[in-house]
Amino acid sequence: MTFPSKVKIVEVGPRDGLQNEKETIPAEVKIALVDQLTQAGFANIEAASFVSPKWVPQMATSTEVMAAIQRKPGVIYSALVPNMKGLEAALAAGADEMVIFGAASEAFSQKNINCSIAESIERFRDVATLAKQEGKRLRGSISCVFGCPYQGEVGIDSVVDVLHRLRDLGCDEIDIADTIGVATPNKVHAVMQRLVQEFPIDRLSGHFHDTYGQALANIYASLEVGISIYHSSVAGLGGCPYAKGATGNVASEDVLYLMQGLGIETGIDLDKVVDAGQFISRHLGRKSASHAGNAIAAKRAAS
Ligand SMILES: CC(C)(COP(=O)([O-])OP(=O)([O-])OC[C@H]1O[C@@H](n2cnc3c(N)ncnc32)[C@H](O)[C@@H]1OP(=O)([O-])[O-])[C@@H](O)C(=O)NCCC(=O)NCCSC(=O)C[C@@](C)(O)CC(=O)[O-]
Repeated sequence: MTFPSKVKIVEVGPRDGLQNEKETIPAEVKIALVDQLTQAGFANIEAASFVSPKWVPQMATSTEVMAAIQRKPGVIYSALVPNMKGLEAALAAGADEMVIFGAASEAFSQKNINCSIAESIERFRDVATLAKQEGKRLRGSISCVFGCPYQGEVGIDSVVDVLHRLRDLGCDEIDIADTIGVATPNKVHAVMQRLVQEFPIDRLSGHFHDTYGQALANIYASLEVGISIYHSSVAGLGGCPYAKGATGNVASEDVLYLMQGLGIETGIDLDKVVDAGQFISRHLGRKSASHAGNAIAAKRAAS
């Protein structure tokens, strides 16, 4: 078995991580978090979401955040865009990568973006065309690949169908998301093996939530298939407002510790990510959900 020698870790904490927080987080805190993550060496940070503030109030500061972050040349700052209104705001804010987000589950699509899968693809068509005309990267995200909080099982045929549709819209990268963290490694291995037949392996990513504590094992299973892009969230922040009970994304610190142990290059400074995790956890007034982050912080405190 040969693992990739290098992986790209996409930091999604400032968006996926914070979108579900009940208390409004001041824009300055989000900006400071993005800046610390930039300094830590992430090449791709999901920093904003131009969705309806009535649906996700926490993301209402996205324009402010994008305007004030200290951008490092070469780093991709991504934003979620559900429709043309979102795309126009993201273009005005200078996002580098536009993320259209659909689902493999009809029920989730309705709850999350208020339309069917087919309607969402039609809505994304103009978004994709304009994003490309503007020279932006386009990423597609597929929620509920391994299970849905509303309809339960999701068939692989639905996943492949949405993957084909996103591919045909011109997505540069496609995310395979375990929205509610129910997947286990054998299933992940089988699904990823099927999906790499349908889309270039180096442009498919694994987006795992850690609700059932399986995310690292699922990343390991994806590495076995050869997947080399993973999403994670500093301090394990997160959850989806339309997936009740789902906890955060796999913690960035834990993923980095795993990659370090496997000898896989990430280009990211784990110590700086631990600092960023402690910073945001202090602000939120709770302990970080990262095992590695807490262990490293405790070791530092003891020495
Ligand atoms: C898609 C809509 C807008 C449809 O929502 P809708 O209510 O059907 O849309 P609408 O077009 O009828 O508009 C309703 C109101 O929203 C406004 N509006 C409309 N669009 C925008 C926009 N872009 N930005 C700002 N405002 C907007 C629009 O102007 C109008 O305002 P009003 O006239 O009532 O004052 C809504 O359902 C929505 O915003 N959903 C977003 C839900 C969301 O963000 N979920 C979390 C992200 S997905 C996720 O976390 C999963 C992922 C990606 O991480 C992967 C995984 O783990 O699964």
